Amino acid sequence: MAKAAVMGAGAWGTALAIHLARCGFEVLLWDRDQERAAAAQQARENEAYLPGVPLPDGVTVSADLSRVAGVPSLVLAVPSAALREVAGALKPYVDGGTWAACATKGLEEGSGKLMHEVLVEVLGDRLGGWAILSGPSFADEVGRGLPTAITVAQPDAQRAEKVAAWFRCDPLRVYTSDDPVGVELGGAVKNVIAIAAGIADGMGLGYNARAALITRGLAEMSRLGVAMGGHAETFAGLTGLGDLVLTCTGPLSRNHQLGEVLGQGTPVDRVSPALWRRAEGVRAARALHGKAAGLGVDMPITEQVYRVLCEGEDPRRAVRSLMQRTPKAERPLDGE
Ligand SMILES: NC(=O)c1ccc[n+]([C@@H]2O[C@H](COP(=O)([O-])OP(=O)(O)OC[C@H]3O[C@@H](n4cnc5c(N)ncnc54)[C@H](O)[C@@H]3O)[C@@H](O)[C@H]2O)c1
Ligand SMILES: O=P(O)(O)OC[C@H](O)CO
Repeated sequence: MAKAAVMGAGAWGTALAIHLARCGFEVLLWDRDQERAAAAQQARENEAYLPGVPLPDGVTVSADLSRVAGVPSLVLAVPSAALREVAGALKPYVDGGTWAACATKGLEEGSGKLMHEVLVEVLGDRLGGWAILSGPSFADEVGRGLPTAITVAQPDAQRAEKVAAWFRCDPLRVYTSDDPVGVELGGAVKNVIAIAAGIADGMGLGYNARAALITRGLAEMSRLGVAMGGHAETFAGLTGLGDLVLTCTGPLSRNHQLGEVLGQGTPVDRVSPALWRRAEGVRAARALHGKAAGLGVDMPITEQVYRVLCEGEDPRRAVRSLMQRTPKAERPLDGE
């Protein structure tokens, strides 16, 4: 039986482990926490992160990193803040026979690097190959076996196909892309726009405002993505528009949930630490703030989310600032 290891036993890692077991893999699900790993292994359920979804027989949960040695298919599903550390810890256990799929959505704070750039920097010379996995996919729905379409991205089509094939069984439909920059950037920016949409919903601003945020969010995502070398058309796909629609409208989104409590008037320092930690958009807003400024790209929604999260801006003033910007012609994919 083919073997796979999933690094990170949060909601997404657990759902992907369950899915890979469905596809016929014998899966090691690595949790950094020994006690939690033992509890999930015993209960056959990850009660902490994906409650109510049973772990199939093909999944073993363990905190023993050395068990990754010799496993050819690796999936990284830790938060963006942990990717460099976890990739570094994997060094002794991977070799040219190991291929890695990175399912983390975000940018590295400080460096502003994309996740595949971090992965390649830390493990690139050891791995046989890598790819990015992204798209509109709530862990709970994938875990429960609901139909989902995702994208696996790698500049080389054959390599993308090799990794995509791991995940190709019901209920996932897996597309490939040769644009990892565009695919990843979409997954990072949508988290920030989902916070904005949550804020608008929390303030009761209505469906018109939400549609405007999705559309103008797509415009700023595309502007930055193209400036970083991504392909404009990628942002109209699953990992751009698709994931924006999901997270800006779906109450399961942690980023949307965070925005909603802020929009309802909860001050930033009163937000539940778990929600703050689990919303990748917080780290992405900080990273994108610097990145957009460095590249001279205008990202007004991202900028206002950054101000609300990091500078204590009142969401009502943030909305006013966006509405009072100088009127201009609408050029959705490359203009203002
Ligand atoms: N949850 C989803 O629906 C979903 C879907 C697609 C992509 N993603 C992305 O997957 C990534 C993980 O999200 P999640 O939802 O699984 O998060 P989560 O909050 O549910 O779980 C995070 C997991 O990472 C572990 N972790 C945290 N810091 C760590 C460290 N330093 N070393 C090792 N492990 C560490 C935690 O113990 C936990 O098991 C994020 O980038 C997220 O955007 C999530
Ligand atoms: O819960 P969120 O906001 O992290 O979103 C989860 C996934 O990224 C949706 O595709």
